[in-house]
Amino acid sequence: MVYSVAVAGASGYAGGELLRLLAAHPELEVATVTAHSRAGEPLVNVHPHLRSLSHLGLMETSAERLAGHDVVFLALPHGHSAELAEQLGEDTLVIDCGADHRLEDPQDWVDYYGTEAVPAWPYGMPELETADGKQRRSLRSANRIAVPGCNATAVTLAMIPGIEAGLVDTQHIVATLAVGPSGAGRTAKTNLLAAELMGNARPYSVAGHRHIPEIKQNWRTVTDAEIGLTMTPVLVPMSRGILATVVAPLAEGVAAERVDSIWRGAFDGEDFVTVLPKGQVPQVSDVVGSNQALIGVAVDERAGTVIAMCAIDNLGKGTAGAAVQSANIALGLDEHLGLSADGIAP
Ligand SMILES: NC(=O)C1=CN([C@@H]2O[C@H](COP(=O)(O)OP(=O)(O)OC[C@H]3O[C@@H](n4cnc5c(N)ncnc54)[C@H](OP(=O)(O)O)[C@@H]3O)[C@@H](O)[C@H]2O)C=CC1
Ligand SMILES: CC(=O)N[C@@H](CCC(=O)OP(=O)(O)O)C(=O)O
Repeated sequence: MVYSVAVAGASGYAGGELLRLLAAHPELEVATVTAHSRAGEPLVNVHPHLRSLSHLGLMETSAERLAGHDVVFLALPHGHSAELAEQLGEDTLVIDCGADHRLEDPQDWVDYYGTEAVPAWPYGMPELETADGKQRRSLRSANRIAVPGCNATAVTLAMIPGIEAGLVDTQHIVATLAVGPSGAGRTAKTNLLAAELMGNARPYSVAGHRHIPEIKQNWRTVTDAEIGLTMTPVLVPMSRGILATVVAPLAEGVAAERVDSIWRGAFDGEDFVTVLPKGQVPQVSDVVGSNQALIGVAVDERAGTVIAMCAIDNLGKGTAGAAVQSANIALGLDEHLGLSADGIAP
């Protein structure tokens, strides 16, 4: 069976990467693409790299346009998905790449986003360990899915094995991320001008990035301990990619030797989350173009810390890849369809 698909926000970066993946998907066929300021233009005017979809034209985004498809991917700015999704039938699978439906505690939304919260949807991170086993179970029957934030994906996956196994002190976790500007979207502002970004490294959202409550929510699925997370993303001149370095104190009485085997066991059997052999470090260039989260872990015995690193492509496993993987699971398809664990190099 071939499922018909609509992509809203198709002129953006996340929408473009979704379309690139969907164009090669054997069971999902893109029928409708919608946009806002670019509505009315041929899709290839906006995404010249998507030649195989040159028959498609961008239409204005509305519930009427999106209705009637088996699957609707929303790649819109925050605050736009709830109203559209409400008007789409229960028999339509809606996958939201935005943040609106990720947070379970409405107060977290109010505190970090400053607007009224809407209900949470099942969270599209299949490999996330939860109290009831891996998160993919709750995606199997879902008709609404919230795709994780890209920074949240890298930080969550990097440290969750140690938190689950009680190997680290969860009260003092520090995450520093090198991130590419495509994470901010195509409509990104003058502060991302090439002249200001090239040869630069600029921290942003210091002391309060909005992915902090999302990451804590993910980690709370495996621990009741109090969690303290300091997170600092740093914009660097690479178009795609995130390298998260997450540091936590080794818990008292824990032998450093346990770290490697616990991390490896946490993602055993997962094809899109890989823990590297001891001594190796993940690099962004190894994951660009892929749906892979590459993790490395080390112990600094002098400092008494665990250093967990995770590299992802923000538009791959960080958005569009996770969206397609989640859709595959919800539709009962092979989870790998349309996705690659391999990147492009050099
Ligand atoms: N970029 C990334 O790495 C990640 C993005 N996300 C999320 O994915 C979503 C899309 O992000 P991204 O692609 O980066 O953003 P872009 O700015 O690149 O694209 C935004 C898209 O939304 C459309 N749009 C803008 N305003 C409106 C409106 N008022 N009504 C309807 N459509 C509108 C734009 O249309 P037009 O261009 O025609 O005006 C465009 O298609 C966001 O929620 C983002 O948080 C999540 C994880 C990672
Ligand atoms: C470079 C940059 O600005 N990146 C974005 C991450 C985008 C993302 O994950 O999107 P959501 O808004 O859907 O959570 C940021 O850190 O806010």
